[in-house]
Amino acid sequence: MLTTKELRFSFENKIDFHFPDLYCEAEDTLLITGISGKGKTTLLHLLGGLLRPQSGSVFIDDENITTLSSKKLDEFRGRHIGIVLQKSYFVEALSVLDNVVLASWLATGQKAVEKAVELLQQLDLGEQLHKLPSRLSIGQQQRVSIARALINEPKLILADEPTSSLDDINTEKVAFMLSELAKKYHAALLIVTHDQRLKKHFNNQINL
Ligand SMILES: Nc1ncnc2c1ncn2[C@@H]1O[C@H](COP(=O)(O)OP(=O)(O)OP(=O)(O)O)[C@@H](O)[C@H]1O
Repeated sequence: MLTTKELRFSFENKIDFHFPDLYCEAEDTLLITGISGKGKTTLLHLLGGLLRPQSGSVFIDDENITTLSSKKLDEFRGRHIGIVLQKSYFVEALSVLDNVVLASWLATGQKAVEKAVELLQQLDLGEQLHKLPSRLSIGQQQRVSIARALINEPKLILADEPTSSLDDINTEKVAFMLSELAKKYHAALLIVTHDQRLKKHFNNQINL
């Protein structure tokens, strides 16, 4: 499903990252750990096509996303990659529900309202649908970004520190929900984190 080979990246030729080759099957989870500054977020951005590598490949099924034009890459990302970033960027004037629906409309031209409601309910946000995101707690906002990342049933889910600001109980919940939803949608799930609490949940781990 996800396969990378010989991935290299450098910021203005200052720091040279040479990442280990990765492999993650559909319905599996791969945990990428490493101390601060090791390049976890950089790697996640390369896998999501938000950055382009200096060399190497990122295959999602049979598509090497590093060779796609910017336009094709944007389309591919919108349709097949769900990204939960460290900070949630919402359209502040839109409700929680409309933020999630917007992601479906941008990717497919269809408004997947029923599915958005179902996902948000699954993530314990049924009472929050019509609120503005800014009215939600950080933990609730993180769950809204998970719903938004999953609305298009992506092949690959990328999550950057999804539990960094959560207490132990919510960390357990989010870890469980992410892996259950990845299984439900037959997606590969890749989490980058320095949160030691996640290590006991996932067998496949790579330390940068
Ligand atoms: N846009 C940028 N320009 C130049 N250097 C950058 C840029 N973004 C990140 N870096 C540097 O690249 C290195 C890796 O950053 P990255 O955010 O990928 O690390 P990380 O492992 O995710 O860290 P953390 O756990 O603290 O989030 C750091 O030294 C950082 O300062």
